[in-house]
Amino acid sequence: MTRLGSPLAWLGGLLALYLLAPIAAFFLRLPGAGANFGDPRLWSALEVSAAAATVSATIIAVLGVPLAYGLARARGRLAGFIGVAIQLPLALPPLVSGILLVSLVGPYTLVGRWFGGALTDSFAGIVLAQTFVAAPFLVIAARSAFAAIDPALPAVAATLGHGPLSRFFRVSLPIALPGIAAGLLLAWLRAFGEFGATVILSYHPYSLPVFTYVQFSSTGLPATQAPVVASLFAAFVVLMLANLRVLRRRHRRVARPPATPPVVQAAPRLDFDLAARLDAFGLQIAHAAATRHLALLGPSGAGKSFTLRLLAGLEATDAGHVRAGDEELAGLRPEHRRIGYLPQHSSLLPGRNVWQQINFGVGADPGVASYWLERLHLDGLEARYPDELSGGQQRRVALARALTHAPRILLLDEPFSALDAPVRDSLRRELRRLQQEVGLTTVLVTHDPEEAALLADEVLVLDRGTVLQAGRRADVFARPSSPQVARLLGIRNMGHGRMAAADTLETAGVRLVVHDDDLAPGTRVAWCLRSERVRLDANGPYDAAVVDVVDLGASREIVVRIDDALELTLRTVDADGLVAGGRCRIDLPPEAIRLWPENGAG
Ligand SMILES: Nc1ncnc2c1ncn2[C@@H]1O[C@H](COP(=O)(O)OP(=O)(O)OP(=O)(O)O)[C@@H](O)[C@H]1O
Repeated sequence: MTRLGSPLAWLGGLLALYLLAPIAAFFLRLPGAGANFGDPRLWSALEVSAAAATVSATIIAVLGVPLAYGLARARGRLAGFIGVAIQLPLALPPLVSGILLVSLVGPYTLVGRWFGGALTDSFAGIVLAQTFVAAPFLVIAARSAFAAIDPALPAVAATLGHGPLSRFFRVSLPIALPGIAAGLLLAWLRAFGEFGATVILSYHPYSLPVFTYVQFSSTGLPATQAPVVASLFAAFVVLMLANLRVLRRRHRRVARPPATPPVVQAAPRLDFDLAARLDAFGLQIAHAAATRHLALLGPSGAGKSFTLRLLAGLEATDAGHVRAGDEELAGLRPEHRRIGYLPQHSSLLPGRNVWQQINFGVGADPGVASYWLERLHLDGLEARYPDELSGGQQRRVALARALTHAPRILLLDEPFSALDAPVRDSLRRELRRLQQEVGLTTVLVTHDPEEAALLADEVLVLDRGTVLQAGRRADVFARPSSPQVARLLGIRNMGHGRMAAADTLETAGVRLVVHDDDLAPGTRVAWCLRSERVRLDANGPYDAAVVDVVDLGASREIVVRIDDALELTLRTVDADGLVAGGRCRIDLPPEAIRLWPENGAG
């Protein structure tokens, strides 16, 4: 709220005053002006204006909402041109609009003659003029409302079995409705007050603005008092009606049926080969999964989310296949793939309570919905709306909704990001249990190697739209194929050095015993060592200074330095008595040190 003393309040107040002052001045002079409300032409003009504005607004809504929806989703030059062109009537003087219309529907034009001249000097003419001038108000407001809809919402609806029309009526339209209603109100008011185009196209029958002008030009200002009062009154009533809040949110008790456990189905293995483009970004990924739980790891912008959308059929591929077991999915629309999708952010539909969300999928079985509601600890929250749920509860609802649709494959795009650690942990474990109990293939996008370790048997490491390494999780984590993959897997201990002997690595001036990889002495190498593999061992071969001890709750992260030169991080549950500044002995299993020869020997 702007404070009264602030300059902003004064600036805003000045404009409000300017807008209201003429109305106040008019009403102050009204009592002595002798307004004549008895003229039957006045009431007929009011009726014509209100009826024509209502017909125009109806036409504008029926045609303008689909146009706005199309423009909000369309890309390309033609859509851009149409989007600009339909705003022209706003920029033109209404008289010019009238002249343009006459050249299309005037009595001597082809269209005009076809209608026997009935499109001018008629009620139809008033409607045509009003529609032309007022339509942009609705189209612009509705287009902004449609464009503001999170694209993940219709995408999720598609994976829940809703086709394009159903997505429009059940997802996009309800969300855009407040914007559309505001645009429609503006369009009605603009149509009701329309004069310039109307006076050219339809002088008769009198609409209220034309009648006001006729009174003014024939008799002078006093004769306009009654039509002005009628205009103000009608506009005021419509504005008041539009501001009534009729749709109150209701928390009705939800009567749900007893829970029916879902039928456990066979989880298919995924086999895909995807080639696709997203503007400048190209993706080429193929993988035949050996297990049913995949994780996609990779840096930001690697193409992980894009891959999920391609698997779900939400983006078009240039070529390739997506097989779930023996079934080819590539030609199927997302609503027919039976692939559940949980996008990165909350994807709950505004205006629907938890029970409606869970039952949103096409053909949802309320008994199964009840099962998932209970199973995911959402009992008691059935009547709540999305903004009345915590982040963790929202994810559970989205998961319950996807599972109620009985998908064979579930795609999860960083499902637990932005949740605090305990909630994230409990959801991860819940999902792990589900993976084991329900026949479900999962593909998880994550930045978190720990999450991948918990929820995937197989890992694909991606970068720039290609696979850097793929394989069983344990193999990929134990033997990253390159330093880049090691970094993406979150391996902390990395460095460069050279082979002092076939089984000795010299790095940062320290000699480490390594597995003999047949690398010639003198070969330059990059190396890595997972912190879990560095062990505290009283009899270990390396003496180290303790640099830092970080208590992570369940475990500790300890930073040590060998020979005052080589810093390593280790993770352990067993570090009692270790403090920064102390000393310890450590063991570095030679086979855990991964080596990659680098170009050039020295
Ligand atoms: N609508 C779009 N139009 C054009 N390019 C896009 C669009 N959406 C994403 N991209 C580009 O496609 C590439 C892959 O994006 P994607 O969202 O799949 O990355 P990601 O690996 O999931 O990243 P993050 O981990 O940050 O979510 C990125 O380079 C991104 O800039």
